[in-house]
Amino acid sequence: MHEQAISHEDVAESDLVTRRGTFRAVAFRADGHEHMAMVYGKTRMRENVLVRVHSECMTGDIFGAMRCECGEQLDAALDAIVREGSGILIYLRGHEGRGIGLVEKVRTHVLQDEQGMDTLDSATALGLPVDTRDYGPAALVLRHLRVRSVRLMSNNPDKIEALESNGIAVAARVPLLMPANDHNIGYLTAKRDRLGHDLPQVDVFESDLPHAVDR
Ligand SMILES: Nc1nc2c(ncn2[C@@H]2O[C@H](COP(=O)(O)OP(=O)(O)OP(=O)(O)O)[C@@H](O)[C@H]2O)c(=O)[nH]1
Repeated sequence: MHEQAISHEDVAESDLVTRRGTFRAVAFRADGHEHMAMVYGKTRMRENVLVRVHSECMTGDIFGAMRCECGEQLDAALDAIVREGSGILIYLRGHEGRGIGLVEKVRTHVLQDEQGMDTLDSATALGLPVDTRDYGPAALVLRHLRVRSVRLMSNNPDKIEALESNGIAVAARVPLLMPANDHNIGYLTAKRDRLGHDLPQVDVFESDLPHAVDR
């Protein structure tokens, strides 16, 4: 039986005006972390709600690091939700570095930069697990928000399985593909070839894309 509700003491919500528009910011505690669901438009009791379950990545999300595509995915997901007129972005803490934390993630960067290791081998070389993320808090807040089914923006088939095993109906997967560049190509290739992410565009470089045309 899946936990049905977040207790009153562990949740608070307010309107939050952002550069993209006004969201309902639902902050909640689960699994020892404080997370956020950013809700846009009407999603309650709806089917096929456009949802992004985003794993915390301080380097990419806040500082715009180019070695991963996390920050670009965060922006693209929020843009897609606003374009659609409704949807939810769930920002999960405790997921930093696929669960190993910020300090260890930065240690893996050293091995990647100096020894050419990928994100998996650099974690394993440090005696760390490759992925310990738990998606239970995302399922919990989706139930709290009374969402009936989701269209999940992700390229990671394991994420769909994890949500479904936590009792969330995933009606469809929506690809969230970012163009490759010299900095993130190793990261994206490892996701495609070793983690089984659906990333057909890894060979498409940003520099190959046509430039935006004036309207
Ligand atoms: N261990 C490790 N984790 C990293 C590194 N760079 C980014 N991450 C973390 O990777 C996580 C994102 O996971 P990904 O495997 O990129 O993507 P995903 O969330 O599983 O799949 P999508 O839904 O398609 O984005 C974030 O928590 C980042 O902090 C790195 O160099 N090493």
